Amino acid sequence: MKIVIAGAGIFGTAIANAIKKEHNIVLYSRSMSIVEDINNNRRNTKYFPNKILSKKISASNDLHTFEDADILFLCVPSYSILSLFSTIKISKNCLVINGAKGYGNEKELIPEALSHIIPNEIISFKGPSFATEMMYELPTSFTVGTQSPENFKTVQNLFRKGLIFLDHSEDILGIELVSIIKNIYAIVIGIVDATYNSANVRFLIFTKAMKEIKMIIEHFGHSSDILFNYAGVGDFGLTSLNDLSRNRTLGLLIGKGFLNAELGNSVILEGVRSVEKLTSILAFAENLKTPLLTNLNELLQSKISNKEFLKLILN
Ligand SMILES: NC(=O)C1=CN([C@@H]2O[C@H](COP(=O)(O)OP(=O)(O)OC[C@H]3O[C@@H](n4cnc5c(N)ncnc54)[C@H](OP(=O)(O)O)[C@@H]3O)[C@@H](O)[C@H]2O)C=CC1
Ligand SMILES: O=C(CO)COP(=O)(O)O
Repeated sequence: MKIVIAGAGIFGTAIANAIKKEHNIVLYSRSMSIVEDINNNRRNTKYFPNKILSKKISASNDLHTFEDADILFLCVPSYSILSLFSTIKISKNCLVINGAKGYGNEKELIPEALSHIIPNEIISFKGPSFATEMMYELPTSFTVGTQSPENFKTVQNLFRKGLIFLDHSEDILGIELVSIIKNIYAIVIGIVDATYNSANVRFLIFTKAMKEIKMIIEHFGHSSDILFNYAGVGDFGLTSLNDLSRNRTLGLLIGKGFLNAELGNSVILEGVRSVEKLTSILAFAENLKTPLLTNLNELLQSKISNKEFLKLILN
């Protein structure tokens, strides 16, 4: 079985490390220096300077490597997935497993956006899963979103020799959506924590955030039961309450007054882009009040100050 992982960043490398025991894995990277580092030195120095990688993990920057993949993990930022698929071909039997947490295009989730290009079911794979902790082989959980019990079994088999625990949902789009929304509200909690550093205020806003998340999920026709999958409360809690999260850290920086900090084109932009997109998708949704989301969007566009933002979300 050929397993290809698109993206040799922290998540792609951690996934490769988690399934290496039984399988050979090809990590696709657009950067030749990373490919050479992995193949020649058994290291991915840019992302894990202190880790030696297994011989079972090789790297490639050849776009043809996708063509005979049986399993393809998507571990590149969400906004790069469509352009990646415009340059590669995959088999119609290839199992595509999406780990990216963001929209596929302006309005559509990644499985929706990819459905215009490929017929394959896109399996959603989202967890409360800091890649750095996975790399140090700490027990980690994921939700597998698939409508096919067979595909769920295949994913279970991939991870059966490690410390990865899986639950299952048939609601692929719901799991995709919740993985986007949790990043947005993690930014909000970061801002609140940077300002107040108070357990009372944190969980006042955390509770409001949970209510908004539930309303948004239901607005799009999903059952809020998915919040009790690992990808739900688990990933929202992990991302919003732990400083390892880039989205929470962005919120902390904003709260400390660094809103104009240079973000470059990094994966951190994923959460910010999601705020803009979800706000515009919901712009005409009547009877749906999402003050945390809409005021965060105003704040990110510098239309209101931190002080005004906090006043508005506390009310
Ligand atoms: N970090 C985590 O704990 C988790 C992350 N995720 C999700 O996984 C995705 C990747 O995140 P993560 O690994 O953390 O991010 P990183 O920034 O560590 O890695 C991103 C990887 O994607 C590559 N990449 C970036 N832009 C492009 C592009 N335009 N075309 C092709 N390749 C590109 C990078 O290549 P290069 O090195 O050349 O820049 C790098 O290999 C995100 O959607 C994230 O939300 C999911 C679960 C956990
Ligand atoms: O999604 C993540 C872990 O589940 C990582 O979150 P950040 O992108 O905020 O670091």
